Amino acid sequence: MSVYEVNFDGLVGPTHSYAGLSYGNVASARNVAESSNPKQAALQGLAKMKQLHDAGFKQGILLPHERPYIPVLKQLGFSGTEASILQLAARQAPELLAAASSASCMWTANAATVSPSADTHDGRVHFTAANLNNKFHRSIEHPLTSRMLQAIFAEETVFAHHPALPAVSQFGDEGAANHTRLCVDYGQPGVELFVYGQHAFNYTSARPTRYPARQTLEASQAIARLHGLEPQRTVFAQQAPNAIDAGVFHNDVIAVGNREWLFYHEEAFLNEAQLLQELEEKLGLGVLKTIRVSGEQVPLNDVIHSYLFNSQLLSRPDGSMVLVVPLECREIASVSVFLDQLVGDTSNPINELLVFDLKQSMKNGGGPACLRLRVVLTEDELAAVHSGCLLTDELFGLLNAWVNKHYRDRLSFDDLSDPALLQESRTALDELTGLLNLGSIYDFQRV
Ligand SMILES: NCCC[C@H](NC(=O)CCC(=O)O)C(=O)O
Repeated sequence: MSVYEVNFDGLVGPTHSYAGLSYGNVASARNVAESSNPKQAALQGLAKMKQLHDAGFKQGILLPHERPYIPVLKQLGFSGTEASILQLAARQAPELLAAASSASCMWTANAATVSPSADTHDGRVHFTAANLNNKFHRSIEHPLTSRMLQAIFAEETVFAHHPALPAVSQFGDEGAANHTRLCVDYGQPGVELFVYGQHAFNYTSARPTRYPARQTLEASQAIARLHGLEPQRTVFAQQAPNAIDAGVFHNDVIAVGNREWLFYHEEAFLNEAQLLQELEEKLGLGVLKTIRVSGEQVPLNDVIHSYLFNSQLLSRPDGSMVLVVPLECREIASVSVFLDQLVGDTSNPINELLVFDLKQSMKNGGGPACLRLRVVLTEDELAAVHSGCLLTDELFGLLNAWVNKHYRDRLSFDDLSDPALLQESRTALDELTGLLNLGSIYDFQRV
């Protein structure tokens, strides 16, 4: 039976903004308070989905969340009409209004960790929604993410869903951004690699000193247990604390894997040699292939500003691979030179580069890989997915028109307290669930 990697991209929401909410994510800090263009952001994301769909890759969609999220502002003590809640929050706690308004769910690599059925004990595809506990604005995503995943992957005989882990820093979980699967073929059992930033319950272990380590070993281990993964095919590796302190807040900013290939920077892992040895042992002799980039080829700082490794490494049926990178990779000399060499080098399967303008997302620290959740599915499992969330030419046309109709092309902090923005967003999302035939998943649709 054919088995596919389906990429579910997050549709950018109508409140996409630059609020500087992610300490440790240098792009988020650098662009704070700039005005954003939600319409352009959503269209850029859709253009990537469409081009990959046209190139023959399977493409799915996850929906934006309801923002500004009034229930969380109420939970924090703001009361009155929705208009007065927005106004009070803007005046008394602008950082809370900004957090409650963030469109950060667009980075669906952080929505959940997904284990394909070939790897799990019960032969189902397992999903654990990420608690995103390290950042308040992201910690409010998982309830709707869970609901959405359950609506899209509803068939219990083939899909299993686990709620987010306990909401404390010791179980900080950032989802698939710190998870890679290596395998010979998507349909065969693979080795799942979990990369963590700190060992939370071991207070003397290595950890970053400047920026937070968002993912813990304890969280990754819990997910491996929940998904019923075989210890003999599971690897836990620590991210280099220095990389986190330089701004590599998720492992997918410095490494990406696909099939038997691991493409990574030499400064990515704390114990690189040990990791490679374990991967080799668990994958079977001679299976693992690596593309290791040195600091001499591409300095860490250029890695972080180009998002070279936040690329999508996609397999074609003939075994060759395409690397999907953001435009910034062409704007930084060391990276651009490296990429030309990489694509010209016949000792690796990458023979095409697709370059996308994702600047609206990149300015918040989200590249091509951040924008997608990989779900490996057999043909039967794919047939059980809610078809409304799978991209078609027709749906692309509808979504483009929907964005053009509902989204603003300029948004700044002052707009977030405008009750009209809340109404516009709800109108748009209500129409979207209709377009995707998904039923009522939002709080505002359920009251
Ligand atoms: N995988 C990419 C995630 C990027 C995301 N940025 C943000 O949430 C920035 C939002 C802001 O600053 O307005 C994050 O850091 O988790």
